[in-house]
Amino acid sequence: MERVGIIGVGEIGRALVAGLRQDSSSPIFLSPRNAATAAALASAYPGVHVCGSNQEVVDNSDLVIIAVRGASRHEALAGLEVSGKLVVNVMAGVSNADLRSLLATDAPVVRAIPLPAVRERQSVTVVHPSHPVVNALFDRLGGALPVADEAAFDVFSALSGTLTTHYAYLATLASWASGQGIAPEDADRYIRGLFQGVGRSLSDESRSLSQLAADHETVGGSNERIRTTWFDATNSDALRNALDGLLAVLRH
Ligand SMILES: NC(=O)C1=CN([C@@H]2O[C@H](COP(=O)(O)OP(=O)(O)OC[C@H]3O[C@@H](n4cnc5c(N)ncnc54)[C@H](OP(=O)(O)O)[C@@H]3O)[C@@H](O)[C@H]2O)C=CC1
Repeated sequence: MERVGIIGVGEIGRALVAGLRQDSSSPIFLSPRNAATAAALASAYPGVHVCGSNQEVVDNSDLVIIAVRGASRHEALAGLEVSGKLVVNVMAGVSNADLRSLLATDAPVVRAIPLPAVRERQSVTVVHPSHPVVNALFDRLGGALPVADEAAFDVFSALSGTLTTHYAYLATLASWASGQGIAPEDADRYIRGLFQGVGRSLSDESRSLSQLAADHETVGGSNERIRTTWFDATNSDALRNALDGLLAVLRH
């Protein structure tokens, strides 16, 4: 097992620690910023250490995950010496070439999109380029999905940007029900149960997404009515346009 360093202990850094700790005791080294969070991780998980600097994270690790926000990358990374290390770049919108140039290195750099569900080791992580060590790391967290180039990577990155819209959609359903006089806690409970069932049905990979939709729908029934009156061609095109716009930003 390789020694893993993580620079940036925010949402994704914390999720990675939690997921990786479940099946390995090899050491994990954390950056010192957000001292309280880093210290809490070190006390919650054996073998997790808080370093004195970002360079110390690199020096102690074989594989270094860069999990700061893209806007913080210059402050967090400028001047770091990473030769001989394997670098994993999880920053949205930051290409491997950009990161290699910032680090002034020709060390191997692999982009990845770990999602918060790596915490439960149930998330497929898109990576580019394919690298056996990085693939093995994300296989432990639910599966690695290597893609051929950064153009394809950006398409997956755009898809990952739809996640909070899904929660907002569910919140809108709950809010509508409350507006109809339903107790908010009842609406909340019902919607969570309804869509947890949807989540479970997604694990049935023998049926396509279109087939799952068809199988849950009665001809002339309520689901067909909402799908065709709300998620009609106009709404579907608006979503495609929003994704096109996001993709253009990600590729800029
Ligand atoms: N959240 C998600 O679902 C996903 C996020 N990503 C990407 O992962 C990266 C991290 O995202 P997320 O965890 O949500 O972001 P967070 O803001 O939660 O975490 C980023 C962390 O980096 C810290 N940080 C900032 N500057 C430095 C520095 N100089 N040295 C060390 N640490 C520093 C921040 O500290 P402070 O708060 O003090 O600034 C913060 O703790 C982003 O680039 C994002 O694009 C990718 C896929 C999914």
